[in-house]
Amino acid sequence: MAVYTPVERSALDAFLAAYDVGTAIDLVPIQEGVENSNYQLVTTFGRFILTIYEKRVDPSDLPFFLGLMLHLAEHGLPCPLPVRGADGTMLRELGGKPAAIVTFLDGRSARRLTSQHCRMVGAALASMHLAGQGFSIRRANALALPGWRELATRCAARADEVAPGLAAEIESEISIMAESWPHDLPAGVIHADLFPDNVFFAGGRVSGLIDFYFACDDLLAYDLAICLNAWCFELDGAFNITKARALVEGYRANRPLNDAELGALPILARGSALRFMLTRLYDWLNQVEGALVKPKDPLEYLKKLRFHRGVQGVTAYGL
Ligand SMILES: Nc1ncnc2c1ncn2[C@@H]1O[C@H](COP(=O)(O)OP(=O)(O)O)[C@@H](O)[C@H]1O
Ligand SMILES: N[C@@H](CCOP(=O)(O)O)C(=O)O
Repeated sequence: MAVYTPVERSALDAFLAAYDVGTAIDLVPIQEGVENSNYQLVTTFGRFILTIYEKRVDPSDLPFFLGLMLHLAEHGLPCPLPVRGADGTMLRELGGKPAAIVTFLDGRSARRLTSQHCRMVGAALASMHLAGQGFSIRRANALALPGWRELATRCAARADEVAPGLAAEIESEISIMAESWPHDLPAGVIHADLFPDNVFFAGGRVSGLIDFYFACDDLLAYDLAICLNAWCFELDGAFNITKARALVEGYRANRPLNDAELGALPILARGSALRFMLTRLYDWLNQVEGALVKPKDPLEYLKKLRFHRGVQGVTAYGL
């Protein structure tokens, strides 16, 4: 459960006084999530999400994240709309930390993933890439190669506690990524964390994309590679080629992929597995005492990384 910051009733009332959203009826901590403290806020006007931004969110990035959600919602993407206070501001402080209110989206994340979910999420990802085209604020990906190096350095001394030889394997992967990472593919605003918990479905359609707090400018095909990892492996670790094909076909139905993007998928997927393995490893080794959050398993992503290391080309993804 991701709630790092408790909220007193008096502090909540003072916070809400700056908005035109009615008065609080209930504030329910949300069980899912890892990064920020999230509450379902019920007011006399309806349901909202209250987010208090925690450790890995740089406050200077918040205008990008909130502005992006606003831009995407205005361009027809089903995503949370930040609520402005009476003074027009979307961002203020609660409990000494940055906080915002966004609209509540209906739907649920998929419990048992099917190829049809993968096809829909591929299409939604491509729509997000197209909708993001005119967004004017820029944000470099903090979790690209230099960020991976920093995490690797911070984990190096204890990585082998999690798997024997892991520190050396990470070093080797980072060197290979530095040599082989593509730089000339189409780029734009990417979600960068479009995992199944961040996609809601209702009535057989995608009803919402949430959690834009890793969004940044990067290669569009890298976002698809992140989804290949997040959506197309089974719980036992097996790669599901039918889901991968559906994901990529869904994407291509809305935005074509050029040959260079297709050819780069194995290295992009391998880099994406390394990125999530590193953040999970760091969190595993640096658990926050008292936080209601269950760290995610870094070894799941080590296995995915090794899978992509072994593939011979894009045919391994059913293409
Ligand atoms: N706009 C929203 N509408 C409905 N539920 C939401 C919304 N935003 C977040 N949630 C709920 O909160 C959970 C955690 O949100 P998320 O943004 O993924 O948190 P974190 O950034 O901490 O990972 C989601 O899984 C979902 O259940
Ligand atoms: N998706 C990441 C962790 C970030 O969690 P989220 O709740 O913000 O989606 C992972 O699985 O490592």
